[in-house]
Amino acid sequence: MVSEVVPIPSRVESLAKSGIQVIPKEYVRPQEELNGIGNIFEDEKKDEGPQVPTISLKEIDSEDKEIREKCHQELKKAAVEWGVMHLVNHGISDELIDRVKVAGSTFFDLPVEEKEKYANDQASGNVQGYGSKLANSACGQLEWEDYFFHCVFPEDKRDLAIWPKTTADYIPATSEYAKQIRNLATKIFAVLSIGLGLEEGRLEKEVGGMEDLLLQMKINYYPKCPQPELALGVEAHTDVSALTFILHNMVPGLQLFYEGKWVTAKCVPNSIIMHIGDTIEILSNGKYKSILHRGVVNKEKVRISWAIFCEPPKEKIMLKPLPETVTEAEPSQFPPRTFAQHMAHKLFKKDDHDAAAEQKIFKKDDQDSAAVHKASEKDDRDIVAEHIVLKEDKQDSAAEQKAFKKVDQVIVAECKVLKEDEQDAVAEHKVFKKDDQDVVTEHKVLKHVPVEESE
Ligand SMILES: O=C(O)CCC(=O)C(=O)O
Ligand SMILES: [Fe+2]
Repeated sequence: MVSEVVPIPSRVESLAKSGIQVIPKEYVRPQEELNGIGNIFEDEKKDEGPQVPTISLKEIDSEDKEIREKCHQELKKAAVEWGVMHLVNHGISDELIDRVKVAGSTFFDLPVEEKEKYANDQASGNVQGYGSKLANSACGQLEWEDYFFHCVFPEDKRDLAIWPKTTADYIPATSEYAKQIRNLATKIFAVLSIGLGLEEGRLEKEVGGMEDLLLQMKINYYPKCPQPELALGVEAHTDVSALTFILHNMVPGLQLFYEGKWVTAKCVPNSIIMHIGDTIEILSNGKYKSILHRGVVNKEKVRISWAIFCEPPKEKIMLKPLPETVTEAEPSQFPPRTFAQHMAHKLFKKDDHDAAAEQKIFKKDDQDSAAVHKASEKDDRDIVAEHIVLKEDKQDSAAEQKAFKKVDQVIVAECKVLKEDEQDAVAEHKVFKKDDQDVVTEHKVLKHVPVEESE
């Protein structure tokens, strides 16, 4: 019998629709990542334990100082304690949000072959468009999702040519939504700035302002999964952004790692989920949290989420704790890095197999908290390593300096020798001269004597 090698379809949707009951091994996550995954519909109903806070923005601009400050205080508390929240009364109309969801869903309703016309090309750096996570040669772990990714703000940085043309409303609805999210981001940055005792425009300025803060939309499409207890739609991560705003189709799936346990986010009607990303965590010196989260999948329903990542420019800004957030008691927790360097650093850490192997050693019960502990320990080690390199660099330059000094001394010594040689030569010369004179004198004497003798 000839066994045929069946290639894995590159789109998760095709795989899901092929009728398989067992998912390919590339989608099976390691045991330690599967802790806390059960039935997401049941998890979403549970009311015990900590819950993601819901923050109303109704009074964010209130004329009444006391009412306004109460709203600010609640938002700040959620950013400090959780770094993620359901925003309600956010000022973006339900109608506009529905249009955005219809526009995106209509694209994903197309057959895969039609969507392929929008495929991105990650190998050549075209990250915008329709895509799926590519197998990474180092660990080969895949995620149960396809996505559509594109820049939505500022207007001059968008490429409308690659946006879906499935409905006439895609561009108007998504553009208007992006503009309103951008304005909402300004208000949130203001509240977070005030919460750090800074001027209200400070954080917005620090992340690039209207011109340079980039808004990128990622529509996550999670097909039904025959073995949801073995897969992840999005693996555990923190967002690198400054802020992330997420809509979804009211199918549960988002989980947050809070106080050592995975907490399932409820589906709150008419809300926008907002994450504080790494960028704000760094600028605030860890005061505002960027929470670890993941996307869980299920057997029954397709899940779709619309994330807008608000990101600082890649190279232009050096991200580090703002001086006002650093004191002797609270020293800087983050070394300076550009946004691009920060992303590269995270990728490098993820590829570290030793750390993954080490994680396996931990007891089952303790796994998740141990994993997080390990990760922060690793961060610490990186910082220590960097510190050592700097120290070594300093020692190297000190050694170099010593070597130069030594060379200098040699030169001085040589110079002395040369000078002494010269003096010797002069002395010799004098002797010769003297000798010469003596010879001449002798000669004269000798010459003189015979004459005298002959006389
Ligand atoms: O689908 C979600 O709810 C979360 C997706 C997510 O975390 C991301 O795209 O960064
Ligand atoms: Fe995320």
